[in-house]
Amino acid sequence: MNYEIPGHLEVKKGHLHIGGVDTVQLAQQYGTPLYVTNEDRLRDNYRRFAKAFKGVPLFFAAKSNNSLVVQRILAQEGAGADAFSDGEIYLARLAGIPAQKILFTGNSKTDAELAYAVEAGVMVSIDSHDELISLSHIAKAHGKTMNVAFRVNPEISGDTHPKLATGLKISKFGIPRQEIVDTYKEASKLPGINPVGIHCHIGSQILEVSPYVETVNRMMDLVAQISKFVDLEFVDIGGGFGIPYQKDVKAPTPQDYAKAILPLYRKRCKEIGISPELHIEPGRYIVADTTVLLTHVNTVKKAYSTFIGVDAGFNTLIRPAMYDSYHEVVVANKADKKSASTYTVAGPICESGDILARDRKLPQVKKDDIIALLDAGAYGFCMSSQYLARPRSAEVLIHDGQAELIRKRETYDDLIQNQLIPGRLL
Ligand SMILES: Cc1ncc(COP(=O)(O)O)c(C=O)c1O
Ligand SMILES: N[C@@H](CCCC[NH3+])C(=O)O
Repeated sequence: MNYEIPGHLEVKKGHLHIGGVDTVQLAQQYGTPLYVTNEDRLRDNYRRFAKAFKGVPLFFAAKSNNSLVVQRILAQEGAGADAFSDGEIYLARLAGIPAQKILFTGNSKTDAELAYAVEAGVMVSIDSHDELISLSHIAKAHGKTMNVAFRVNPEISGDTHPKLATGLKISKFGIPRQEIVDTYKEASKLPGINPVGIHCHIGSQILEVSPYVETVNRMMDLVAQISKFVDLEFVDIGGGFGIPYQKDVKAPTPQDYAKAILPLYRKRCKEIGISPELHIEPGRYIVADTTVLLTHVNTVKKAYSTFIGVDAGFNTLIRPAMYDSYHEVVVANKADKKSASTYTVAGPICESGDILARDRKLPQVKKDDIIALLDAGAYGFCMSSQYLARPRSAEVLIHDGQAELIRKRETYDDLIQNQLIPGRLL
């Protein structure tokens, strides 16, 4: 295996280890499929990012991993949160992230969600004119004034999967940039609304710095106009910082992003004569490589391809099926063995699209081997489902060479927990 990161992923005695713990033993002890997260790597990732962007508040994109424990650790590190729903606000606060460090960023928010945000005292990034009017009414009714930003559609395309681009002209997110100045003018006269920020997010898994340079420039052009009548306290340019899922892919480091963004941002602020804080919202970069997904080999079958049938499918990790995403595959109990054949890793879901990895060169794989899918910490468990009546997997956390269960494996009870049978059918 050539993905060793000392102290994080290593091969010892032929087995893949994470945070010093043998993944094969973890699979035996906790069963599979199993998400395994290394706390040290999580803290390192956060610190590396925070150091590169020194002084810039990080709003962790909670959608990428809403495990309470992960968010608790990030809260200890000083993170705020980008929460996209009332549920994400609830979890972030429960994890100890203070309300004033949470930005509620959802599009198509319900009035009930807005009322929840008002009661919680979080900041809101407003995504539409209708939302502005609703929030004004709701805040006024609660006798509160809300600190808000507006999400702008900056019309910028990063080079990413079309489903991951969020700042294109055709995108559903944000207010068209041509309307944004008038929106601030209107907002500054509305009761219950205190415009303090401006927000955008151009997309996810972006592996270049140039789209961020374009974003800063485009946002600051708007900021220059808005600052004539509103005192902006922050400019939030979102997240989207990519990671190298394939190790030969070149990915910018946090320093590369910071070097491209920070001096430009400061220069543009100076020209305008203002000094709002810069905010960023990394998700994937912080959590993706902290976690491996362990899955058990049920069958190896020679057909058109040689299919490895495993117990995790797109119910467990949807990224390959949904975005053709690449996750590195390691045979955890043969991690020191040379590649022997080409295999396709298939899940146990009744759909042809349920393929986790296609045409990979691996050591000879046999029934009962353990496969590890790397970089599964972002948009992994949080996008999993009970499709095909398969209970969701368990999660463990590695710290100090020890494993702790942080999410119990679901059981049949979880499949029926909220189902009700009318008495006449009993
Ligand atoms: C508003 C907002 N901020 C931040 C992010 C985080 O993105 P990523 O996980 O790619 O850093 C997202 C998701 O794309 C988002 O919708
Ligand atoms: N779910 C996507 C990222 C979406 C980011 C949210 N807008 C992924 O797995 O890569």
